Amino acid sequence: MTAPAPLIEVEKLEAWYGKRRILNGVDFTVHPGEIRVIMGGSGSGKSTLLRHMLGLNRPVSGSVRLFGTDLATASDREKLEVRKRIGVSFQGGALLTSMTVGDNVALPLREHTSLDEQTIRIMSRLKLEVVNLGGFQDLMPSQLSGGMIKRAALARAVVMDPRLLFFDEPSAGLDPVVSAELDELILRLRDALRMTIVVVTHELDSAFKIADTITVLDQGNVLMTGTTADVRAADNERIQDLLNRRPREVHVDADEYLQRLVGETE
Ligand SMILES: Nc1ncnc2c1ncn2[C@@H]1O[C@H](COP(=O)(O)OP(=O)(O)OP(=O)(O)O)[C@@H](O)[C@H]1O
Repeated sequence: MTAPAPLIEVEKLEAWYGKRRILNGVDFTVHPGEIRVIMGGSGSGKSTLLRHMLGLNRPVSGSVRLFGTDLATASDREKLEVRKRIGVSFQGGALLTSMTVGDNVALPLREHTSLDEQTIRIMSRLKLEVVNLGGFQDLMPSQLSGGMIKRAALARAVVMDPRLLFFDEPSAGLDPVVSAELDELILRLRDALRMTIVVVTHELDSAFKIADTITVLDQGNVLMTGTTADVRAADNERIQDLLNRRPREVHVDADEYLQRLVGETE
């Protein structure tokens, strides 16, 4: 039997912000059905890699293919087809505050399908139930707790039944109990909806709980990709530093820092 085609293929990806190289030729492949965690310290390049996979940033060199489609050379129509097959849950939840929870979840269906209103309502309520928010459709986002906002955003991200779900820092800003509940939910989504899930996180406990495989990023380099057991046993000082929460020595170049500061305020 031949192995199923990968859903994500990133090859030799380089990313630069100005004169700084942020990703140094990253290779990254995700197969159907797995939960892949991208783990790494602050500034290691996790969000930059994610932005390239979502087509929000264009590679300076190297390539990103989702479902076999190279995002840099795809037509608008091909890109739209890819977008319909992915769901994204961003760090802040990003619900629209002027809409009810139900309307937020229904948004992708209203934008991308011509389904009738009743079907849209049923589908969005079903997804709210999947994330344990059944019956909350008429509330406004301001009436939800931090954990509930994350779950509602997750319901919106999966309302189109994407094959591939990206989840950016699920635990950010949540207390440990709510964060653990969200981890359970991610596992349930994979099993119930048969999704492939890519999670970006720097939370070690969460990473090891949900991951099938982990890619460890450090200073724009992939240090390794492997199972949780492989990563735990890794004979690599940087990985062990990360796992044991040992800080790296940071050398700040004062000139470069000042230049960036001035650049950012211009
Ligand atoms: N828009 C930008 N312009 C310039 N530099 C940037 C920009 N975005 C990120 N960087 C820099 O690129 C490097 C990698 O950032 P990135 O956000 O990808 O890391 P990260 O691993 O997601 O970090 P964190 O966990 O803190 O979010 C950092 O040094 C950051 O300061």
